[in-house]
Amino acid sequence: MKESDLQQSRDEEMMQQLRLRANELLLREEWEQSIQTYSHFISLCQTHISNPQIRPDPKLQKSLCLAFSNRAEARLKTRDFDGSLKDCDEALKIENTHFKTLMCKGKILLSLDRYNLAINCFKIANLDHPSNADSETLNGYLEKCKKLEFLSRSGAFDFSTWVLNGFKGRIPELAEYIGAVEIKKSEISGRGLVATKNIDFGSLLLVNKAIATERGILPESKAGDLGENAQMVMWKNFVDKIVESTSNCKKTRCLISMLSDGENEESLEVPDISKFRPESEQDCSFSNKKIDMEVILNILDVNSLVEETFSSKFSGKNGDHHGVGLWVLASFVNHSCNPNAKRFHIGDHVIVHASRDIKEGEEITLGYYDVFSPLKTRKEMAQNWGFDCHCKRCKFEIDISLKHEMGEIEMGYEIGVDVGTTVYKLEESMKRWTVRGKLKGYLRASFWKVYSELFLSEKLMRKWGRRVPAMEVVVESVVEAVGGDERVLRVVIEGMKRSGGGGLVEMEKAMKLGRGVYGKVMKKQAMRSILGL
Ligand SMILES: C[S@@+](CC[C@H](N)C(=O)[O-])C[C@H]1O[C@@H](n2cnc3c(N)ncnc32)[C@H](O)[C@@H]1O
Repeated sequence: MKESDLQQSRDEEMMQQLRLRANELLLREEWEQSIQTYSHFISLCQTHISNPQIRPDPKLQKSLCLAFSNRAEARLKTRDFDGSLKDCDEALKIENTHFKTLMCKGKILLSLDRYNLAINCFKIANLDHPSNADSETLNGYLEKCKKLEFLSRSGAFDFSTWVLNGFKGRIPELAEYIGAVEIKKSEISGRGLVATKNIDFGSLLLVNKAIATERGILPESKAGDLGENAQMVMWKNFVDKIVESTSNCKKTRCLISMLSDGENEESLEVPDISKFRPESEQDCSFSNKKIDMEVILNILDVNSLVEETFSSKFSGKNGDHHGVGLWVLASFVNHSCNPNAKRFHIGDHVIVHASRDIKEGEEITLGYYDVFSPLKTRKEMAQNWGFDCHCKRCKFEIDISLKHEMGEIEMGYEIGVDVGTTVYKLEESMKRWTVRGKLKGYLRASFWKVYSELFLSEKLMRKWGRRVPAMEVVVESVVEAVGGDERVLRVVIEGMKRSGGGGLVEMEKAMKLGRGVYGKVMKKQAMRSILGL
Protein backbone atom coordinates (compact mmCIF):
# COMPACT_ATOMS: atom_id res chain seq x y z
CA MET A 1 0.00 0.00 0.00
CA LYS A 2 1.26 3.49 -0.90
CA GLU A 3 2.12 5.93 1.94
CA SER A 4 -0.63 8.36 0.79
CA ASP A 5 -3.24 5.57 0.89
CA LEU A 6 -2.08 4.60 4.35
CA GLN A 7 -2.41 8.20 5.53
CA GLN A 8 -5.88 8.38 4.01
CA SER A 9 -7.07 5.30 5.82
CA ARG A 10 -5.54 6.58 9.09
CA ASP A 11 -7.43 9.88 8.60
CA GLU A 12 -10.64 8.04 7.88
CA GLU A 13 -10.21 5.96 11.00
CA MET A 14 -9.55 9.06 13.05
CA MET A 15 -12.58 10.89 11.62
CA GLN A 16 -14.78 7.90 12.34
CA GLN A 17 -13.61 7.86 15.98
CA LEU A 18 -14.07 11.61 16.40
CA ARG A 19 -17.55 11.50 14.93
CA LEU A 20 -18.66 8.70 17.24
CA ARG A 21 -17.11 10.38 20.28
CA ALA A 22 -18.71 13.76 19.47
CA ASN A 23 -22.13 12.13 19.02
CA GLU A 24 -21.76 10.35 22.34
CA LEU A 25 -20.81 13.61 24.10
CA LEU A 26 -23.80 15.33 22.52
CA LEU A 27 -26.12 12.60 23.80
CA ARG A 28 -24.57 12.93 27.25
CA GLU A 29 -25.26 16.69 27.05
CA GLU A 30 -21.60 17.53 27.53
CA TRP A 31 -21.92 20.54 25.28
CA GLU A 32 -18.46 22.14 25.48
CA GLN A 33 -16.63 18.84 24.94
CA SER A 34 -18.87 17.83 22.09
CA ILE A 35 -18.31 21.23 20.43
CA GLN A 36 -14.54 20.69 20.68
CA THR A 37 -14.72 17.19 19.28
CA TYR A 38 -17.00 18.19 16.40
CA SER A 39 -14.60 21.07 15.63
CA HIS A 40 -11.72 18.59 15.40
CA PHE A 41 -13.77 16.31 13.14
CA ILE A 42 -14.92 19.21 10.94
CA SER A 43 -11.39 20.48 10.42
CA LEU A 44 -10.05 17.02 9.47
CA CYS A 45 -13.02 16.38 7.26
CA GLN A 46 -12.63 19.70 5.40
CA THR A 47 -8.91 19.05 4.79
CA HIS A 48 -9.76 15.62 3.52
CA ILE A 49 -12.49 16.86 1.17
CA SER A 50 -10.36 19.68 -0.23
CA ASN A 51 -7.52 17.30 -1.09
CA PRO A 52 -7.70 16.93 -4.92
CA GLN A 53 -5.92 13.58 -4.75
CA ILE A 54 -8.75 12.00 -2.79
CA ARG A 55 -11.84 10.83 -4.59
CA PRO A 56 -14.95 12.86 -3.55
CA ASP A 57 -17.02 10.86 -1.10
CA PRO A 58 -20.74 11.84 -0.82
CA LYS A 59 -20.92 10.00 2.53
CA LEU A 60 -18.27 12.27 3.96
CA GLN A 61 -20.17 15.36 2.77
CA LYS A 62 -23.23 14.05 4.60
CA SER A 63 -21.21 13.49 7.78
CA LEU A 64 -19.81 17.00 7.54
CA CYS A 65 -23.32 18.44 7.19
CA LEU A 66 -24.48 16.48 10.23
CA ALA A 67 -21.44 17.53 12.25
CA PHE A 68 -22.17 21.23 11.57
CA SER A 69 -25.79 20.63 12.45
CA ASN A 70 -24.93 18.85 15.71
CA ARG A 71 -22.36 21.46 16.67
CA ALA A 72 -25.05 24.10 16.05
CA GLU A 73 -27.32 22.27 18.48
CA ALA A 74 -24.60 22.08 21.14
CA ARG A 75 -23.74 25.77 20.62
CA LEU A 76 -27.42 26.65 20.97
CA LYS A 77 -27.42 24.90 24.36
CA THR A 78 -24.52 27.09 25.46
CA ARG A 79 -26.49 30.12 24.18
CA ASP A 80 -23.84 30.87 21.57
CA PHE A 81 -26.46 32.07 19.09
CA ASP A 82 -24.08 33.60 16.55
CA GLY A 83 -21.88 30.49 16.43
CA SER A 84 -24.88 28.24 16.22
CA LEU A 85 -26.40 30.22 13.33
CA LYS A 86 -23.09 30.11 11.43
CA ASP A 87 -22.96 26.32 11.83
CA CYS A 88 -26.53 25.99 10.56
CA ASP A 89 -25.61 28.01 7.48
CA GLU A 90 -22.56 25.81 6.83
CA ALA A 91 -24.71 22.68 7.10
CA LEU A 92 -27.34 24.20 4.78
CA LYS A 93 -24.65 25.04 2.19
CA ILE A 94 -23.98 21.31 1.94
CA GLU A 95 -27.65 20.24 2.04
CA ASN A 96 -30.05 23.14 1.72
CA THR A 97 -33.12 21.30 3.01
CA HIS A 98 -31.47 19.39 5.86
CA PHE A 99 -34.42 18.88 8.24
CA LYS A 100 -32.56 18.81 11.56
CA THR A 101 -30.59 21.95 10.65
CA LEU A 102 -33.66 23.84 9.48
CA MET A 103 -35.38 22.97 12.77
CA CYS A 104 -32.36 24.11 14.77
CA LYS A 105 -32.01 27.35 12.78
CA GLY A 106 -35.74 28.05 13.14
CA LYS A 107 -35.53 27.61 16.91
CA ILE A 108 -32.54 29.95 17.21
CA LEU A 109 -34.25 32.62 15.09
CA LEU A 110 -37.40 32.23 17.17
CA SER A 111 -35.52 32.75 20.41
CA LEU A 112 -33.90 35.83 18.83
CA ASP A 113 -37.43 37.10 17.99
CA ARG A 114 -36.74 36.99 14.24
CA TYR A 115 -40.14 35.57 13.51
CA ASN A 116 -40.25 35.93 9.71
CA LEU A 117 -36.88 34.28 9.18
CA ALA A 118 -37.87 31.49 11.59
CA ILE A 119 -41.14 30.97 9.66
CA ASN A 120 -39.11 30.56 6.44
CA CYS A 121 -36.97 27.83 7.99
CA PHE A 122 -39.94 25.87 9.33
CA LYS A 123 -41.81 26.27 6.03
CA ILE A 124 -38.92 24.88 3.95
CA ALA A 125 -38.55 22.00 6.43
CA ASN A 126 -42.26 21.30 6.13
CA LEU A 127 -42.33 21.43 2.32
CA ASP A 128 -39.38 19.13 1.92
CA HIS A 129 -40.24 16.63 4.62
CA PRO A 130 -44.07 16.59 4.78
CA SER A 131 -44.27 13.15 6.37
CA ASN A 132 -41.41 13.51 8.84
CA ALA A 133 -42.01 11.95 12.26
CA ASP A 134 -41.35 15.36 13.83
CA SER A 135 -43.96 17.15 11.72
CA GLU A 136 -46.20 17.72 14.75
CA THR A 137 -43.39 19.52 16.58
CA LEU A 138 -42.59 21.43 13.41
CA ASN A 139 -46.19 22.56 12.95
CA GLY A 140 -46.26 23.62 16.61
CA TYR A 141 -43.25 25.87 16.02
CA LEU A 142 -44.67 27.20 12.77
CA GLU A 143 -47.96 28.16 14.44
CA LYS A 144 -46.12 29.77 17.35
CA CYS A 145 -43.96 31.85 14.99
CA LYS A 146 -46.97 32.98 12.97
CA LYS A 147 -48.80 34.02 16.12
CA LEU A 148 -45.81 35.94 17.48
CA GLU A 149 -45.21 37.58 14.10
CA PHE A 150 -48.83 38.76 14.08
CA LEU A 151 -48.58 40.08 17.65
CA SER A 152 -45.33 41.83 16.86
CA ARG A 153 -46.94 43.56 13.87
CA SER A 154 -50.32 44.38 15.38
CA GLY A 155 -49.68 44.70 19.13
CA ALA A 156 -53.04 42.92 19.61
CA PHE A 157 -52.15 41.35 22.97
CA ASP A 158 -55.00 40.02 25.05
CA PHE A 159 -54.40 38.85 28.63
CA SER A 160 -58.09 38.30 29.41
CA THR A 161 -57.94 34.52 29.86
CA TRP A 162 -54.87 34.68 32.05
CA VAL A 163 -56.39 37.45 34.17
CA LEU A 164 -59.72 35.62 34.50
CA ASN A 165 -57.81 32.49 35.57
CA GLY A 166 -56.31 34.46 38.44
CA PHE A 167 -52.85 34.60 36.76
CA LYS A 168 -52.59 30.83 37.04
CA GLY A 169 -51.31 28.55 34.30
CA ARG A 170 -49.04 29.57 31.48
CA ILE A 171 -48.29 33.24 31.11
CA PRO A 172 -49.57 34.84 27.87
CA GLU A 173 -47.39 34.49 24.81
CA LEU A 174 -45.56 37.76 24.16
CA ALA A 175 -43.68 39.08 21.17
CA GLU A 176 -41.51 42.14 20.76
CA TYR A 177 -43.62 45.09 19.61
CA ILE A 178 -42.86 48.72 18.75
CA GLY A 179 -45.83 51.09 18.61
CA ALA A 180 -46.02 54.67 17.32
CA VAL A 181 -42.71 55.82 18.79
CA GLU A 182 -39.26 56.86 17.62
CA ILE A 183 -35.98 57.77 19.32
CA LYS A 184 -35.11 61.46 19.25
CA LYS A 185 -32.97 64.01 21.01
CA SER A 186 -34.74 64.69 24.30
CA GLU A 187 -35.43 67.98 26.04
CA ILE A 188 -35.14 66.12 29.34
CA SER A 189 -31.76 64.45 28.90
CA GLY A 190 -29.82 62.78 26.07
CA ARG A 191 -32.12 60.73 23.87
CA GLY A 192 -35.74 59.86 24.58
CA LEU A 193 -38.71 58.05 23.06
CA VAL A 194 -41.19 60.32 21.24
CA ALA A 195 -44.74 59.68 19.95
CA THR A 196 -45.02 59.69 16.14
CA LYS A 197 -48.80 60.32 16.28
CA ASN A 198 -51.55 61.08 18.80
CA ILE A 199 -51.88 58.12 21.15
CA ASP A 200 -54.91 57.20 23.29
CA PHE A 201 -54.45 56.42 26.96
CA GLY A 202 -54.17 52.67 27.52
CA SER A 203 -52.61 52.05 24.06
CA LEU A 204 -49.51 49.91 23.89
CA LEU A 205 -46.27 51.75 23.20
CA LEU A 206 -43.84 48.85 23.24
CA VAL A 207 -43.20 45.30 24.35
CA ASN A 208 -39.54 44.55 24.82
CA LYS A 209 -37.79 41.30 25.76
CA ALA A 210 -35.00 41.43 28.34
CA ILE A 211 -31.40 40.90 27.37
CA ALA A 212 -31.17 39.15 30.72
CA THR A 213 -33.04 39.01 34.00
CA GLU A 214 -32.20 37.67 37.42
CA ARG A 215 -34.83 36.81 39.97
CA GLY A 216 -34.54 35.79 43.55
CA ILE A 217 -36.11 35.79 46.96
CA LEU A 218 -34.87 38.56 49.18
CA PRO A 219 -35.76 38.76 52.87
CA GLU A 220 -38.56 41.32 53.42
CA SER A 221 -36.24 43.47 55.52
CA LYS A 222 -33.28 44.52 53.46
CA ALA A 223 -31.46 45.46 56.62
CA GLY A 224 -28.70 43.19 57.86
CA ASP A 225 -26.11 41.02 56.17
CA LEU A 226 -28.60 38.43 54.93
CA GLY A 227 -30.51 40.91 52.76
CA GLU A 228 -27.38 42.63 51.50
CA ASN A 229 -25.66 39.35 50.64
CA ALA A 230 -28.70 38.06 48.79
CA GLN A 231 -28.91 41.32 46.83
CA MET A 232 -25.22 41.17 45.94
CA VAL A 233 -25.48 37.56 44.75
CA MET A 234 -28.47 38.50 42.58
CA TRP A 235 -26.62 41.46 41.09
CA LYS A 236 -23.50 39.38 40.39
CA ASN A 237 -25.53 36.69 38.63
CA PHE A 238 -27.30 39.37 36.61
CA VAL A 239 -24.00 40.97 35.53
CA ASP A 240 -22.64 37.51 34.57
CA LYS A 241 -25.70 36.84 32.40
CA ILE A 242 -25.34 40.21 30.66
CA VAL A 243 -21.63 39.59 29.99
CA GLU A 244 -22.47 36.15 28.58
CA SER A 245 -25.17 37.60 26.31
CA THR A 246 -22.88 40.32 25.00
CA SER A 247 -20.12 37.88 24.19
CA ASN A 248 -22.47 35.36 22.53
CA CYS A 249 -24.54 37.65 20.35
CA LYS A 250 -23.39 40.44 18.06
CA LYS A 251 -26.84 42.03 17.95
CA THR A 252 -26.99 42.20 21.76
CA ARG A 253 -23.51 43.68 21.84
CA CYS A 254 -24.53 46.35 19.33
CA LEU A 255 -27.75 47.20 21.14
CA ILE A 256 -26.14 47.45 24.56
CA SER A 257 -23.36 49.62 23.20
CA MET A 258 -26.00 52.23 22.23
CA LEU A 259 -27.11 52.72 25.84
CA SER A 260 -26.07 55.58 28.05
CA ASP A 261 -23.39 54.91 30.64
CA GLY A 262 -24.33 58.15 32.37
CA GLU A 263 -21.45 60.17 30.85
CA ASN A 264 -21.92 62.91 28.23
CA GLU A 265 -25.48 61.87 27.49
CA GLU A 266 -26.02 64.94 25.32
CA SER A 267 -23.40 63.83 22.81
CA LEU A 268 -24.69 60.28 22.36
CA GLU A 269 -25.78 59.11 18.93
CA VAL A 270 -29.55 58.98 18.30
CA PRO A 271 -30.15 55.50 16.87
CA ASP A 272 -32.93 54.76 14.41
CA ILE A 273 -35.79 52.82 15.97
CA SER A 274 -35.57 50.26 13.13
CA LYS A 275 -32.40 48.91 14.77
CA PHE A 276 -34.61 47.58 17.56
CA ARG A 277 -37.06 45.76 15.32
CA PRO A 278 -36.99 41.97 15.61
CA GLU A 279 -35.75 41.33 12.07
CA SER A 280 -33.06 44.00 11.99
CA GLU A 281 -29.47 43.09 11.28
CA GLN A 282 -26.84 44.94 13.27
CA ASP A 283 -23.82 46.58 11.84
CA CYS A 284 -21.84 48.54 14.37
CA SER A 285 -18.26 49.14 15.36
CA PHE A 286 -18.74 47.06 18.50
CA SER A 287 -19.80 44.02 16.55
CA ASN A 288 -16.56 42.11 16.95
CA LYS A 289 -15.22 43.59 20.14
CA LYS A 290 -15.86 42.81 23.75
CA ILE A 291 -17.43 45.63 25.73
CA ASP A 292 -15.24 46.74 28.59
CA MET A 293 -16.44 45.45 31.99
CA GLU A 294 -16.39 48.93 33.54
CA VAL A 295 -18.59 50.24 30.70
CA ILE A 296 -21.02 47.32 31.15
CA LEU A 297 -21.30 48.06 34.88
CA ASN A 298 -21.97 51.75 34.23
CA ILE A 299 -24.57 50.91 31.57
CA LEU A 300 -26.33 48.55 33.97
CA ASP A 301 -26.25 51.15 36.70
CA VAL A 302 -28.04 53.68 34.49
CA ASN A 303 -30.46 51.38 32.66
CA SER A 304 -31.39 48.25 34.57
CA LEU A 305 -34.86 48.11 36.06
CA VAL A 306 -36.45 46.36 38.98
CA GLU A 307 -39.40 44.29 37.76
CA GLU A 308 -42.92 45.35 38.60
CA THR A 309 -44.88 42.26 37.76
CA PHE A 310 -48.32 42.54 36.24
CA SER A 311 -49.99 40.11 38.64
CA SER A 312 -48.46 41.65 41.78
CA LYS A 313 -49.94 45.02 40.78
CA PHE A 314 -53.42 43.59 41.17
CA SER A 315 -52.80 41.70 44.36
CA GLY A 316 -50.90 44.68 45.73
CA LYS A 317 -47.95 42.55 46.81
CA ASN A 318 -44.89 41.08 45.27
CA GLY A 319 -43.95 39.11 48.39
CA ASP A 320 -40.22 38.86 48.79
CA HIS A 321 -39.68 37.99 45.11
CA HIS A 322 -37.45 40.44 43.34
CA GLY A 323 -36.32 40.67 39.77
CA VAL A 324 -33.88 42.87 37.95
CA GLY A 325 -33.31 43.09 34.22
CA LEU A 326 -32.15 45.06 31.20
CA TRP A 327 -34.65 45.97 28.48
CA VAL A 328 -32.80 47.87 25.77
CA LEU A 329 -35.54 49.85 23.99
CA ALA A 330 -37.35 50.66 27.24
CA SER A 331 -34.02 52.10 28.44
CA PHE A 332 -34.51 55.07 26.11
CA VAL A 333 -37.52 56.29 28.10
CA ASN A 334 -36.70 59.20 30.40
CA HIS A 335 -38.25 59.95 33.76
CA SER A 336 -40.83 62.59 34.55
CA CYS A 337 -42.76 63.27 37.77
CA ASN A 338 -45.84 63.74 35.57
CA PRO A 339 -45.29 60.68 33.39
CA ASN A 340 -47.54 59.70 30.52
CA ALA A 341 -46.68 55.99 30.46
CA LYS A 342 -46.60 52.99 32.77
CA ARG A 343 -44.70 49.72 32.65
CA PHE A 344 -45.39 46.17 33.77
CA HIS A 345 -43.42 42.99 33.49
CA ILE A 346 -44.65 39.58 32.39
CA GLY A 347 -42.07 36.81 32.14
CA ASP A 348 -39.03 38.29 30.44
CA HIS A 349 -40.98 41.09 28.73
CA VAL A 350 -41.62 44.66 29.76
CA ILE A 351 -44.88 46.14 28.53
CA VAL A 352 -45.15 49.93 28.29
CA HIS A 353 -48.48 51.64 27.64
CA ALA A 354 -49.78 55.22 27.59
CA SER A 355 -51.26 56.11 30.97
CA ARG A 356 -52.63 59.39 29.58
CA ASP A 357 -53.47 60.70 26.12
CA ILE A 358 -50.22 61.57 24.35
CA LYS A 359 -49.86 64.10 21.52
CA GLU A 360 -47.77 63.56 18.39
CA GLY A 361 -44.21 64.77 19.09
CA GLU A 362 -44.61 64.50 22.88
CA GLU A 363 -41.88 62.62 24.74
CA ILE A 364 -42.88 59.34 26.39
CA THR A 365 -41.97 59.35 30.07
CA LEU A 366 -42.15 56.90 32.94
CA GLY A 367 -42.02 57.43 36.67
CA TYR A 368 -38.71 55.75 37.60
CA TYR A 369 -39.83 56.04 41.22
CA ASP A 370 -43.07 56.69 43.07
CA VAL A 371 -44.50 59.92 41.66
CA PHE A 372 -47.18 59.88 44.35
CA SER A 373 -44.67 61.13 46.89
CA PRO A 374 -43.73 64.63 48.03
CA LEU A 375 -41.09 66.73 46.32
CA LYS A 376 -38.43 66.09 48.97
CA THR A 377 -38.73 62.29 48.69
CA ARG A 378 -38.74 62.47 44.89
CA LYS A 379 -35.58 64.56 44.93
CA GLU A 380 -33.86 61.93 47.08
CA MET A 381 -34.98 59.15 44.75
CA ALA A 382 -33.75 61.07 41.69
CA GLN A 383 -30.38 61.46 43.38
CA ASN A 384 -30.22 57.69 43.91
CA TRP A 385 -30.66 57.41 40.15
CA GLY A 386 -27.90 59.98 39.68
CA PHE A 387 -29.81 62.95 38.24
CA ASP A 388 -31.76 66.07 39.22
CA CYS A 389 -35.26 66.13 37.82
CA HIS A 390 -36.26 69.43 36.20
CA CYS A 391 -39.73 68.43 35.01
CA LYS A 392 -42.60 70.97 35.00
CA ARG A 393 -44.01 69.51 38.16
CA CYS A 394 -40.71 69.69 40.08
CA LYS A 395 -40.13 73.28 38.91
CA PHE A 396 -43.61 74.30 40.07
CA GLU A 397 -43.28 72.51 43.41
CA ILE A 398 -39.85 74.01 44.06
CA ASP A 399 -41.38 77.51 43.70
CA ILE A 400 -44.31 76.60 45.94
CA SER A 401 -42.01 75.03 48.56
CA LEU A 402 -40.58 78.52 49.21
CA LYS A 403 -43.93 79.59 50.68
CA HIS A 404 -44.11 79.58 54.46
CA GLU A 405 -47.48 77.71 54.64
CA MET A 406 -46.09 74.97 52.41
CA GLY A 407 -43.26 74.45 54.90
CA GLU A 408 -45.86 74.01 57.66
CA ILE A 409 -47.93 71.57 55.61
CA GLU A 410 -44.84 69.50 54.76
CA MET A 411 -43.75 69.49 58.38
CA GLY A 412 -47.25 68.37 59.42
CA TYR A 413 -47.12 65.59 56.82
CA GLU A 414 -43.74 64.41 58.09
CA ILE A 415 -44.70 64.33 61.78
CA GLY A 416 -48.06 62.70 60.98
CA VAL A 417 -50.56 65.48 61.74
CA ASP A 418 -54.18 64.35 61.31
CA VAL A 419 -54.79 63.83 57.58
CA GLY A 420 -57.98 65.90 57.47
CA THR A 421 -56.08 68.96 58.75
CA THR A 422 -53.30 68.49 56.17
CA VAL A 423 -55.73 68.14 53.26
CA TYR A 424 -57.83 71.07 54.44
CA LYS A 425 -54.78 73.33 54.89
CA LEU A 426 -53.38 72.39 51.48
CA GLU A 427 -56.70 73.00 49.71
CA GLU A 428 -57.17 76.36 51.44
CA SER A 429 -53.58 77.39 50.62
CA MET A 430 -54.05 76.43 46.95
CA LYS A 431 -57.09 78.74 46.83
CA ARG A 432 -55.03 81.61 48.28
CA TRP A 433 -52.12 80.98 45.90
CA THR A 434 -54.64 80.73 43.01
CA VAL A 435 -53.25 77.35 41.99
CA ARG A 436 -55.41 76.00 39.15
CA GLY A 437 -55.90 73.09 36.77
CA LYS A 438 -53.09 70.57 36.42
CA LEU A 439 -50.98 72.32 39.06
CA LYS A 440 -53.56 71.38 41.68
CA GLY A 441 -53.23 67.77 40.53
CA TYR A 442 -49.44 67.95 41.00
CA LEU A 443 -49.71 68.99 44.65
CA ARG A 444 -52.55 66.60 45.38
CA ALA A 445 -50.48 63.74 43.94
CA SER A 446 -47.57 64.73 46.18
CA PHE A 447 -49.85 64.41 49.19
CA TRP A 448 -51.84 61.45 47.82
CA LYS A 449 -51.09 59.38 50.92
CA VAL A 450 -53.06 61.77 53.14
CA TYR A 451 -55.85 62.28 50.63
CA SER A 452 -56.35 58.53 50.24
CA GLU A 453 -56.30 57.94 54.00
CA LEU A 454 -58.96 60.60 54.38
CA PHE A 455 -61.17 59.29 51.55
CA LEU A 456 -60.88 55.70 52.76
CA SER A 457 -61.97 56.54 56.31
CA GLU A 458 -65.73 56.90 56.83
CA LYS A 459 -65.11 58.44 60.24
CA LEU A 460 -62.72 61.09 58.93
CA MET A 461 -64.98 61.85 55.98
CA ARG A 462 -67.89 62.49 58.37
CA LYS A 463 -65.70 65.08 60.08
CA TRP A 464 -63.97 66.65 57.05
CA GLY A 465 -66.15 65.70 54.09
CA ARG A 466 -67.83 69.09 53.72
CA ARG A 467 -64.66 71.12 54.10
CA VAL A 468 -62.56 69.32 51.45
CA PRO A 469 -63.22 68.73 47.72
CA ALA A 470 -65.08 65.56 46.71
CA MET A 471 -63.03 62.44 46.02
CA GLU A 472 -64.06 62.44 42.32
CA VAL A 473 -62.76 65.97 41.85
CA VAL A 474 -59.41 65.18 43.47
CA VAL A 475 -59.03 61.92 41.52
CA GLU A 476 -59.80 63.60 38.21
CA SER A 477 -57.18 66.30 38.77
CA VAL A 478 -54.54 63.82 39.95
CA VAL A 479 -55.11 61.48 37.00
CA GLU A 480 -54.97 64.37 34.55
CA ALA A 481 -51.73 65.60 36.09
CA VAL A 482 -49.71 62.45 36.74
CA GLY A 483 -51.81 59.56 35.41
CA GLY A 484 -53.58 56.84 37.35
CA ASP A 485 -52.26 54.30 39.75
CA GLU A 486 -53.49 51.16 41.56
CA ARG A 487 -53.78 53.17 44.76
CA VAL A 488 -56.01 55.77 43.08
CA LEU A 489 -58.14 52.98 41.65
CA ARG A 490 -58.52 51.45 45.09
CA VAL A 491 -59.89 54.70 46.51
CA VAL A 492 -62.31 55.05 43.58
CA ILE A 493 -63.59 51.47 43.91
CA GLU A 494 -63.97 51.80 47.69
CA GLY A 495 -65.92 55.02 47.16
CA MET A 496 -68.19 53.30 44.65
CA LYS A 497 -68.82 50.36 46.94
CA ARG A 498 -69.58 52.65 49.84
CA SER A 499 -72.17 54.53 47.82
CA GLY A 500 -73.94 51.28 46.95
CA GLY A 501 -71.98 49.85 44.07
CA GLY A 502 -72.10 52.82 41.72
CA GLY A 503 -74.24 53.41 38.65
CA LEU A 504 -73.30 52.83 35.06
CA VAL A 505 -71.50 56.16 34.77
CA GLU A 506 -69.31 55.48 37.82
CA MET A 507 -68.61 51.98 36.58
CA GLU A 508 -67.56 53.31 33.16
CA LYS A 509 -65.31 55.88 34.85
CA ALA A 510 -63.61 53.17 36.93
CA MET A 511 -63.13 50.99 33.84
CA LYS A 512 -61.61 53.93 31.99
CA LEU A 513 -59.27 54.59 34.88
CA GLY A 514 -58.38 50.88 34.86
CA ARG A 515 -57.46 51.05 31.17
CA GLY A 516 -55.07 53.93 31.92
CA VAL A 517 -53.51 52.00 34.79
CA TYR A 518 -53.28 48.51 33.27
CA GLY A 519 -53.46 49.30 29.54
CA LYS A 520 -55.83 48.03 26.86
CA VAL A 521 -54.65 44.45 27.17
CA MET A 522 -57.85 42.77 28.32
CA LYS A 523 -61.54 42.66 27.56
CA LYS A 524 -64.18 44.32 29.76
CA GLN A 525 -65.02 41.18 31.71
CA ALA A 526 -61.40 40.65 32.75
CA MET A 527 -61.00 44.31 33.70
CA ARG A 528 -64.18 44.12 35.78
CA SER A 529 -62.87 41.05 37.55
CA ILE A 530 -59.57 42.62 38.55
CA LEU A 531 -61.29 45.78 39.68
CA GLY A 532 -63.64 43.63 41.76
CA LEU A 533 -66.72 45.16 40.11
C1 LIG B 1 -32.60 54.82 31.22
S1 LIG B 1 -31.69 56.21 30.73
C2 LIG B 1 -32.83 57.14 29.79
C3 LIG B 1 -32.33 57.42 28.39
C4 LIG B 1 -31.19 58.39 28.31
N1 LIG B 1 -31.66 59.75 28.33
C5 LIG B 1 -30.34 58.15 27.05
O1 LIG B 1 -30.06 59.09 26.31
O2 LIG B 1 -29.93 57.00 26.85
C6 LIG B 1 -31.61 56.99 32.28
C7 LIG B 1 -30.77 58.23 32.31
O3 LIG B 1 -31.40 59.31 31.61
C8 LIG B 1 -31.25 60.53 32.32
N2 LIG B 1 -32.58 61.01 32.76
C9 LIG B 1 -33.74 60.34 32.68
N3 LIG B 1 -34.75 61.08 33.14
C10 LIG B 1 -34.23 62.25 33.54
C11 LIG B 1 -34.78 63.44 34.12
N4 LIG B 1 -36.07 63.57 34.38
N5 LIG B 1 -33.94 64.45 34.41
C12 LIG B 1 -32.62 64.35 34.15
N6 LIG B 1 -32.04 63.25 33.61
C13 LIG B 1 -32.83 62.22 33.30
C14 LIG B 1 -30.36 60.24 33.49
O4 LIG B 1 -29.04 60.48 33.12
C15 LIG B 1 -30.57 58.77 33.73
O5 LIG B 1 -29.51 58.18 34.37
